[in-house]
Amino acid sequence: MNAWEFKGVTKRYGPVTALGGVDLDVGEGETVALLGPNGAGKSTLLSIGLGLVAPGSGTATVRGRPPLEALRAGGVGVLPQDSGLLEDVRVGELVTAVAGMYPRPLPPERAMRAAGVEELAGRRVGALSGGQRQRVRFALCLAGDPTLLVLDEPTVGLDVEGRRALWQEVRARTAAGRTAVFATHYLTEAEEYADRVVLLAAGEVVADGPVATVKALVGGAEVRCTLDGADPSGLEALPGVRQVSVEGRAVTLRTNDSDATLRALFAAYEGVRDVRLEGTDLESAFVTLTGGRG
Ligand SMILES: Nc1ncnc2c1ncn2[C@@H]1O[C@H](COP(=O)(O)OP(=O)(O)OP(=O)(O)O)[C@@H](O)[C@H]1O
Repeated sequence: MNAWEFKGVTKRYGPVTALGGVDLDVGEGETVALLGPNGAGKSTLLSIGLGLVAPGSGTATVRGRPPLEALRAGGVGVLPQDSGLLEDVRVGELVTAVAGMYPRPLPPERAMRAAGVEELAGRRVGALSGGQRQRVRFALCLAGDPTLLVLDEPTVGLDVEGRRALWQEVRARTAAGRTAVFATHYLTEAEEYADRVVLLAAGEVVADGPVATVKALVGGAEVRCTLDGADPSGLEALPGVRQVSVEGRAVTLRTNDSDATLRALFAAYEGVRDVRLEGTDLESAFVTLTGGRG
């Protein structure tokens, strides 16, 4: 049974199609990064998957159950974007109270230690900094000892140590067979921590697979060089070349066969200089596959 499942999920807000029919299966133990430009539909998809927003059509389930049921049972831990917190309580009281709402919670000290807020236990929530609040939200997300972690841009506002602690905890949980899905704009986080990336653009899944597969979708490598009076059509005719961009003297060639492209480039253009070869990174894949769509 899948940890999280979306079938034909759509959502419209007036004239805006936030989701145009999303099918997505997240298996137990997977770490999935949800990527996409602003407005692509990431938060909407997560909210529907948590039962917090009703879909226009389609269904979302957590281990085969309605999401809200799983949420109440402590099976899902959520770190939302910009959620409010009770201000007039102490951190330790808040984490203890929330843990007490779940049937099989983590000991509150354990949740606070994992989120790096143990030393803040006696502080009033209202007096915390933005990053400290985010750490408290993470402690609350862990409180029910969830099997599915849903994190919406989890590291926004966190310092280096906060990010390290968060990812360490997420890794420890997924290594123990639990599941994590996170939305992020930091492609390096996707590359480093996810074993699968799902790329959304304009409410549709435009790529889904391991990081290496998504990179491969946009081709092998980029050759960058400087060339006076470059002619795009001549460059396009070079072997392996799939895409050419010329900005003044700066030339970028996207190629499936960098060896053949380089040999032909040197043979055909005497004045070519500053030649650099770069592997496709997730950022290039992102730009190509989303095509600037929001
Ligand atoms: N409550 C709402 N009312 C009206 N429109 C909404 C609402 N929530 C989302 N939308 C619209 O739906 C689309 C998808 O928004 P969503 O917040 O899911 O995108 P996102 O990928 O999470 O964006 P970001 O990266 O900026 O957080 C956007 O066009 C947004 O303006």
